Amino acid sequence: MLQATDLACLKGDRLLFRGLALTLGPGDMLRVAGPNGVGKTSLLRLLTGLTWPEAGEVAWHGVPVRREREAFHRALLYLGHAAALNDLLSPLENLRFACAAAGDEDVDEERCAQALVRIGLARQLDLPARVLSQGQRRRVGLARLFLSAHRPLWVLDEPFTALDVNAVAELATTLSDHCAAGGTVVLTTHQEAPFARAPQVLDLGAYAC
Ligand SMILES: Nc1ncnc2c1ncn2[C@@H]1O[C@H](COP(=O)(O)OP(=O)(O)OP(=O)(O)O)[C@@H](O)[C@H]1O
Repeated sequence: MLQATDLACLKGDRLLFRGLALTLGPGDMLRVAGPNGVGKTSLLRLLTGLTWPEAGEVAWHGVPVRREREAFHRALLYLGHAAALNDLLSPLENLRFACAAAGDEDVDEERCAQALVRIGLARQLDLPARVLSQGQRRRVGLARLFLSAHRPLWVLDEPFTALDVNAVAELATTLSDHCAAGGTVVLTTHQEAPFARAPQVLDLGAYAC
């Protein structure tokens, strides 16, 4: 269970939001909504323990993330809004590197290749990432979803950006399936997606300072 209590977020000298609380359990999907610049990415980074709040606390199964950060990160998949690829490496090399960096050493080349094929990159496996389209770059990162069923909490910043209609539908299904299997998803998006069940919505504007 992911719990946030009385969160406040400071960026530079500006308090973006305060008094934010949420509780998410197995099967829950939360969409963080709000206009550009309201603080959605900043909130996701607080929820993942990549940054710390000005006030309040984030806890995973009742344990403050500050206290058990490594255990929390083993339970977490975070995909930021930028694809964060090394342009000199292939999608396969990028994915293997990302899995190894996240501690998924048991994910071998074959599983990475299968994930990339499943996400529609069969013909791009060995191309340098610099020649990929924006949608293909996004897919390389999203391939990690197929290798992360063991991580209950998925936090995804604008995962639908640059995807075509079919890919949006497939991604919505993948996220819905993760929740149906007892996982938890937090995401931001400015577009509608065909989820099996409508996600809960957190309007960050309501907490803006
Ligand atoms: N290091 C920083 N110093 C000052 N301001 C910052 C800093 N980092 C972010 N900001 C500001 O914080 C605000 C929130 O940024 P954030 O990226 O969280 O917004 P967002 O809701 O995700 O926006 P978008 O919908 O455009 O992705 C923005 O106004 C941004 O300019």
